[in-house]
Amino acid sequence: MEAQDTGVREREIHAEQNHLDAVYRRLAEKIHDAEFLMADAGRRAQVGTPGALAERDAQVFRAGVHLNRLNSEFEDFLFGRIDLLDGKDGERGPDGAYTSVEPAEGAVRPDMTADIAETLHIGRLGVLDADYAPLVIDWRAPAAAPFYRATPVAPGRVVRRRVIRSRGRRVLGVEDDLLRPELTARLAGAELPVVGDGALMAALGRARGHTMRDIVASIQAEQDEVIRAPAASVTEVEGGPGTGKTAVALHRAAYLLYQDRRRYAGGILVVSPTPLLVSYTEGVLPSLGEEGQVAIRALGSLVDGAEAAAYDPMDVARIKGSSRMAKVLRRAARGTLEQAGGAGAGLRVVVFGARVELDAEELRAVRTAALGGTAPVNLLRPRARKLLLDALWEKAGGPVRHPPGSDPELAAEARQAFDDDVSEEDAFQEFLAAWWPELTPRLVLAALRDERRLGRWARRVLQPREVRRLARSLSRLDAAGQGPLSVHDVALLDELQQVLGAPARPRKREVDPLDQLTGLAELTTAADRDPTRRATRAERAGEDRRDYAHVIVDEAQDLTPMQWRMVGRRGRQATWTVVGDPAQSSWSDQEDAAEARREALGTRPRRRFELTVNYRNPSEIAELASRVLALAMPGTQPPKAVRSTGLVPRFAVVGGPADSRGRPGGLGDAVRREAELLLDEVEGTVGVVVPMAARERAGRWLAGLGDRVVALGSLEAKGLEYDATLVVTPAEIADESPAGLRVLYVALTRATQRLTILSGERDLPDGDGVPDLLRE
Ligand SMILES: Nc1ncnc2c1ncn2[C@@H]1O[C@H](COP(=O)(O)OP(=O)(O)OP(=O)(O)O)[C@@H](O)[C@H]1O
Repeated sequence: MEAQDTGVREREIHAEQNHLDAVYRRLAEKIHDAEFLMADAGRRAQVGTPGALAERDAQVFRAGVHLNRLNSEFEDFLFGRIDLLDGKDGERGPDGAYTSVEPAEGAVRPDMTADIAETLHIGRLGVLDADYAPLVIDWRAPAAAPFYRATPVAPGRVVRRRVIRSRGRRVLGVEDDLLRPELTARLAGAELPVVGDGALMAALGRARGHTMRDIVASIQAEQDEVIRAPAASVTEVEGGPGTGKTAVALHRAAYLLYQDRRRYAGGILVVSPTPLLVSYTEGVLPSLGEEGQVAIRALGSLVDGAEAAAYDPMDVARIKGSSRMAKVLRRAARGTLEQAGGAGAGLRVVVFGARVELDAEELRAVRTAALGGTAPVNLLRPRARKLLLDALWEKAGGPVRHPPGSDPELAAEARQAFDDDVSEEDAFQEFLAAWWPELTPRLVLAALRDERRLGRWARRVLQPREVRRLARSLSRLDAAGQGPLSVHDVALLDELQQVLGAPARPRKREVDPLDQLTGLAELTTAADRDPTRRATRAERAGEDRRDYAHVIVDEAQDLTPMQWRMVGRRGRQATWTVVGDPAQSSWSDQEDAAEARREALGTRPRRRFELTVNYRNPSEIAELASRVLALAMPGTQPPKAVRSTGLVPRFAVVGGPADSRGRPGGLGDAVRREAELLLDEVEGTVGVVVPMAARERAGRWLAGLGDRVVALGSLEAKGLEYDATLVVTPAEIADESPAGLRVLYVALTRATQRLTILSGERDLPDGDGVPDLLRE
């Protein structure tokens, strides 16, 4: 029986290999065509007329896009197949997918036999044969939707769904799901064979590396609905840890680009909480065939020229993230201007040989008048200049010499001559530059270091204790605002940029007019495709850009109100996808954040989705984590884990074996020992999650253990996953902030295979080493 099974499997692999060979033959032809187009374009360039040049550029563009797509080395280029009954074209769903296609009448005979009428292969890109018949259907095409959506309960026309596993050009295996097991289906006269099961399980059990993999071959129905949801408004997705929210968000970016490339040439911004999650996820998109238009940015890198990865202590973060800061910053911007030099000595100019002066008091009045209204202060400079000239004109007796009723033309001429004369004077220009300097966000941020001044600007908004903490935190910056920024400082800079209205800066890179015509950003060089340079590409895609066509927010539950304001500014005209899990929120002032989120997303209609299955954690780990969930968010339902490994989490306690001098081991020794054990047990990565306060030390404890092991502060673990996780001193993680239990829940849900909990004294471990917080 087994030998027979093997025979069927071999035959089926062989059949898929034949198909894949045909696909590669066709791809080779297309690469050849594209290369020919490129060469031909080169020849056209020599003709040199404007028409020929424009045509050449367009041709190079098209050929370049083609070559770029085709040349990319895709592991498992082809990954799926569906065998369908004859059917009528049903209605398309709102997302363009044929979900409701049913078999045609008579497709299933009364004796429950049926013939396969159509076979579709699904891959990362669509490939047509020379007669325009599809050899491979792009996974994002409507026709591919049944591959993801069909279930035994609602199979539609799908009889068999096959996942094809290949490497390079070789098919390695096939796994089938039979969706209509009640039928005896025939394909070309022979009974439809079914091989194995569990493509999803195989994918989930694989060792994790340092970058995320795509899930195109095994997207599940509830995920597919999110990926293909129409982008007309705001798509909100909630789901517990490991339900694929990040994966789904990234695949959605690829889907939207496919579906409406022109519209999203305006750019898709993916906002990620940490740089670690950015580097974990940014490899996923190119392997889906998308390049260029998607910028994945961490919250600390959303503002050009600011790059922050450091975290403030929680109490400082709460101040900086609070929406109350918007008011403080508005006052600070104006206040900083008022502090600006120049006014003390007054303004003295010589006009037409006579001295005209404005004293400090008069200047203050001019400044107050100029600052009336809400316009950004940097943009008020021309107005301030005009008001200064008015005041000087008055002081010089201009209105007396040209009273109302006198010759208006003569008066205007005199005034113009006066203004020109004053404006040309060095003394006036120097005064204006010092008295109404162009403020930069960093300069104003630095002004907040002065506790007394900050106290004034924050009156009745922040408490004195908060003022002290904030001023002290910013004392890391110098007077020009240079110095190390924290992640939360970046949102303050962005707010200030808005309040100040930074005048338009020259663009760093001139846009080629053809870029705008064709969206040439797609065309990448070999250097761009080099994975080691992806970060640069992602940065470049977001460079100088403040308004995107679509904004995807990952881990949305963690954005502070100030961060929502910052992100909101980047998608004023955009459609949105917002994914998150309230149970994993490390932000404690949820009401404030919810309000800011509502404001950022505006009144656009919302579509809500929920993801319910945990694909990351085995049930043994998920069950343990759910005990903390019950404490953190009583009543919240954890997602269902789809697999179990039989490996129960391990509980260890600090104070293990004595060292060579007989001293009991400390925390560092215990961490190292447990990390080593996990490294032996798994093939892939080990994440060691420690309280933020131990973050620096943890790196030293693990020194020399190799790059499979990573030390993480509890707040940095967000969104990441490892084959094995060591969670160090859970009680301390839980006590670090008001949201500490939720942060601990995040830490406990990172492992795909093994989990060790290391308890210290504060954890009150029982005889089995189980800490207080994790006991049933
Ligand atoms: N349909 C699927 N097929 C195979 N693997 C999947 C599928 N869906 C999710 N996964 C895998 O499950 C893991 C968790 O996915 P992901 O990180 O997107 O979850 P998440 O909801 O963002 O989790 P968290 O809230 O903890 O950040 C990833 O390894 C992902 O590749």
